[in-house]
Amino acid sequence: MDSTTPVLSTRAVFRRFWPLTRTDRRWLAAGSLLLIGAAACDSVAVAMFGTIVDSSLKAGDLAAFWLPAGIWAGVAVTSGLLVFGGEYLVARSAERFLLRLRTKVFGHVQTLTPDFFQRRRLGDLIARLTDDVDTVERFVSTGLVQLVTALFGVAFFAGYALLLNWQLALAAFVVAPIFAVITRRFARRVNERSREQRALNGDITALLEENLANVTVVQAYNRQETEEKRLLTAGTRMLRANVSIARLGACYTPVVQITETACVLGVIALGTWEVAAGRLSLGGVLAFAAILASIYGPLRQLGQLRVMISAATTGSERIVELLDAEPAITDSPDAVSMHRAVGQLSLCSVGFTYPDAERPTLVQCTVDVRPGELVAITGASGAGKSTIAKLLLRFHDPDAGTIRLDGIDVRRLTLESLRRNIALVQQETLMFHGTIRDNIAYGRDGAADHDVVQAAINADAHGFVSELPDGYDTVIGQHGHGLSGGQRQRIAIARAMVANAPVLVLDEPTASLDGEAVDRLVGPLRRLTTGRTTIMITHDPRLTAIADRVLTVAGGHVTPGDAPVGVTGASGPPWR
Ligand SMILES: Nc1ncnc2c1ncn2[C@@H]1O[C@H](COP(=O)(O)OP(=O)(O)OP(=O)(O)O)[C@@H](O)[C@H]1O
Repeated sequence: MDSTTPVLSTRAVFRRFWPLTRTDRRWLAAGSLLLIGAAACDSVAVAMFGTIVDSSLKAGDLAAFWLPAGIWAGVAVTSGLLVFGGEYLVARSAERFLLRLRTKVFGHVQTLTPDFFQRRRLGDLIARLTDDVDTVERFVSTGLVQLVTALFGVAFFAGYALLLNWQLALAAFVVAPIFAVITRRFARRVNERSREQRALNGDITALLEENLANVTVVQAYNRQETEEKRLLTAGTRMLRANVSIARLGACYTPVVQITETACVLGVIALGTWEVAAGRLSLGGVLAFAAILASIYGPLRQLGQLRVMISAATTGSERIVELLDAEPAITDSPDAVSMHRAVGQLSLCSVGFTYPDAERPTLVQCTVDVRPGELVAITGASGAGKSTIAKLLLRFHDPDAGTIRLDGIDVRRLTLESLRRNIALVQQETLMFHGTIRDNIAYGRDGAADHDVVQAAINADAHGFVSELPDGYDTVIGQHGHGLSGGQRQRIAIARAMVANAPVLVLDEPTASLDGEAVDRLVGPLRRLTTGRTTIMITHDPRLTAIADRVLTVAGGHVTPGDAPVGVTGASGPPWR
């Protein structure tokens, strides 16, 4: 994914994300106005300083001090209030933008099929949703406001400098193009390093995610040191990229300061000449010096902003790439929502080849399942059984033939209504961090407590759940910590019962369980499948025994009968 990361211009990134600021634009504008007001107050303060020098200090006249001093104090307080209001509004808008952006990216990611995630490292996707989203926020809202206020700051002070003495002002402005050239050079180099840094950040998050998810394998095979070395290698590359960026930053500041000092000295020399020629007062030259200090600040800020934006663009590119990933399956424009299916399921001459595969997985598969019928599907490993399940749920669409639910092509149904009508129980029981109650209730939005308990009773889970100290409120981790494989599977069955879908797809629900655990699952599975159309992928004779019909997948075809199941493993089925 990284090798193909597009290089986007600042303008393109900005155009892409600016629409997301829509509801906050007036607050951003209000915040910017307040900050611009604060910059205006600061230039009035500098003017008052010049007035005090000329009319009070130089003349030794205390009476002339009070008015400009009062104005100065007044504008200082006003400026403070404006800065408070402005920064608050900008920060609030920026955070709201960040929330909206993250929700948008996450919402989009959720539309992508499971295949998308299987081909990518989860950690890298997480880094894009967290750190890279932050860089876009820095770029679009904060960056923009800083740009506006720095520009106005420069404009106010420049205007006042021109009023005071235009020759001196023009001399002072020579620094601006020099700053621009220096900044451009630095920004380009920071951009290159930042691109590498963002990619490495994704790598490190992915490495950590993989390691923590596979901690059992790591420890069982004594690979802790290898893992540490992998992290150290990636960390060292990250360190080099970070140090390189820090070195550029550390170099930028003194280069700018030296340029600034040279300009200030030049301007003071010119100012002294102007005072000597009687064209400028002492107060004027002192005010000018104060202006220079104030004008170079925003000018330097503009330069730093250019460098910061350059770095942020690289994070934005990674978000744009994610947003540009097209969902493989979407609702067709004329999709209809199915209320509750009766459960008539049919595959008619279905053919399917995985996008990167050389050979088809399914060829001309035809299956008819009556409402309420339990059909077991067996076949060798790699024969294509799970592929049938994926096609039923529309994680992929067939290349040939049609799949119908109650006689309607599933491609004509909304994805939401199709998946609401089909409940899935997989081999690996996926849990969320939360209570057992939450995990069972996940099957249906708004499931009530009594639904959860009833489902648990039917799934033969109520007994062991009630014996836990916290019962249904027991918190289980993402991997169902504290529960046995069989118990986790019974929770998954309870979840499918809560879903109360008319169609069930069970993909090897007992594959990872021992004989006794499978025996305990037969009863709950019977109760779950009663009255529901069920496709049960299994190798287990104890499960095929409860099926109304057994089909076998072989050579890409589905044929009736319980053929002997061999694990073809590396060799694959004979037609491959
Ligand atoms: N996302 C994918 N991209 C490419 N090929 C895939 C993909 N998923 C599965 N396959 C291939 O398609 C074939 C069928 O896979 P499938 O998972 O349907 O087999 P299965 O019969 O369920 O096997 P098992 O019993 O081992 O789970 C296999 O050869 C597999 O390598």
